[in-house]
Amino acid sequence: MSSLVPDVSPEQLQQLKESAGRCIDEAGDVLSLLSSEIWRCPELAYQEEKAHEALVRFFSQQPGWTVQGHYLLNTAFRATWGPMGGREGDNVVNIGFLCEYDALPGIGHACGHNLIAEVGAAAALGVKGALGALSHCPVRAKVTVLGTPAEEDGGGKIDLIQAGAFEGMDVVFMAHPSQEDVAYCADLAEIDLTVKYHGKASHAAAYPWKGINALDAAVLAYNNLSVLRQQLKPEWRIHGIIKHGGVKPNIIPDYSELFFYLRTPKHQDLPHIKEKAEKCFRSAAMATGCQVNLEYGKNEFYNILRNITLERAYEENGKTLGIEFITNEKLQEIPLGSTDFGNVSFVVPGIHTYFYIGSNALNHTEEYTAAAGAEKAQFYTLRTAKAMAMTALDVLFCPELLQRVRDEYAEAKLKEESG
Ligand SMILES: NCCCC[C@H](NC(=O)CCCN)C(=O)O
Repeated sequence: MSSLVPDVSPEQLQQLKESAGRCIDEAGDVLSLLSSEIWRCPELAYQEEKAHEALVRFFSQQPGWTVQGHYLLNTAFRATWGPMGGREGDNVVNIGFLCEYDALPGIGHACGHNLIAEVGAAAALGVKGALGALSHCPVRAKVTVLGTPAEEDGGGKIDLIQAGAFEGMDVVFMAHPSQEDVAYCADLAEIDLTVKYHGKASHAAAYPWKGINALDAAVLAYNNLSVLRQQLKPEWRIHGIIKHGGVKPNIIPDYSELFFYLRTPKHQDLPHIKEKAEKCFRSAAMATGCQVNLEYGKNEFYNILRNITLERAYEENGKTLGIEFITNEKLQEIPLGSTDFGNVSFVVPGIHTYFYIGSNALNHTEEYTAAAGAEKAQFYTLRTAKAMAMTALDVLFCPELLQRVRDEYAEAKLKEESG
């Protein structure tokens, strides 16, 4: 164990961790109600008004929190407690917990973001409850809960980074529902791409030769990308849909639209996959005589800048709660998708862990939606929150640990950004 702040023994820190766990258990019912309220009303990215209202109400009803609704974004919020404790002139250590709460079209909370909101809120209550019960908190601590909308589409965390929401935070935590407990997975950098082809309508039977077929362009592009895949590195991803392909069989389509995600292990590789994909889209336009417009999403999602120091501390705490982590580095290198937490990890040291919720269903399926709303998920969600709260207390009471987290972050960021 790293050396602790003066006048705090390892036993006292352990007692604080147990106190945080009790506070989380005591709030179990209201946390479950919060989660199910969000789960019952799935809302899409940037439209999470009911979830925003539920979370703002939740923290407004908890003593000691300063709550800001519509914080920098219409459906973002911030709830802060502190700074409290310490001695005059002590540096504040600001711990951030992130809540996601956007759902997916047609299948609701199939990624369990209602549980992400719950686990973040629970961990924050645990840390605040443990520190608030002290007659004098020996560290100058602050807890910040940040409601970060639109992870599935657009990247609300990126908007919040640009608006300064993460300034002053020392370490951030969040946890994402999955099929197993793991402290890190190699989430991919990602960019959205919308492609629009414009052709010329004509009667498809009477005089098709007078038309310029935008659906042909879409199909050619889709096939170009399908053969390109063989030449992509195994972790790279290009996948998408044809959103519009025509209106009637007897009208040569004069418009088609495709929506694609391009993904690479590192943010620095995105330009390369974009270049390859663009050739596939533009050549289809050339072959059919269509005009083509390529529109990239407003935010590029970054890969996660991992912090092994923080991951290990989290794993140590989780194991005391019975969490069995997948620690095989190989398993942790399996790409799982993308998250705007990646962008956060390049401005604040943090961890985006994954946790089992009592089901082997796969994310983005109707089965996972059911699992995320099931009572069975509560035990695992609160257990994860306790592990996060315990790790936050380690960071607060072990200056040496916090320094190692900061040193690793600075070194990893320098290495990543220097290519
Ligand atoms: N710009 C679109 C981003 C899609 C993000 C989406 N995220 C998830 O499914 C959560 C994965 C957490 N690692 C994705 O398709 O990856």
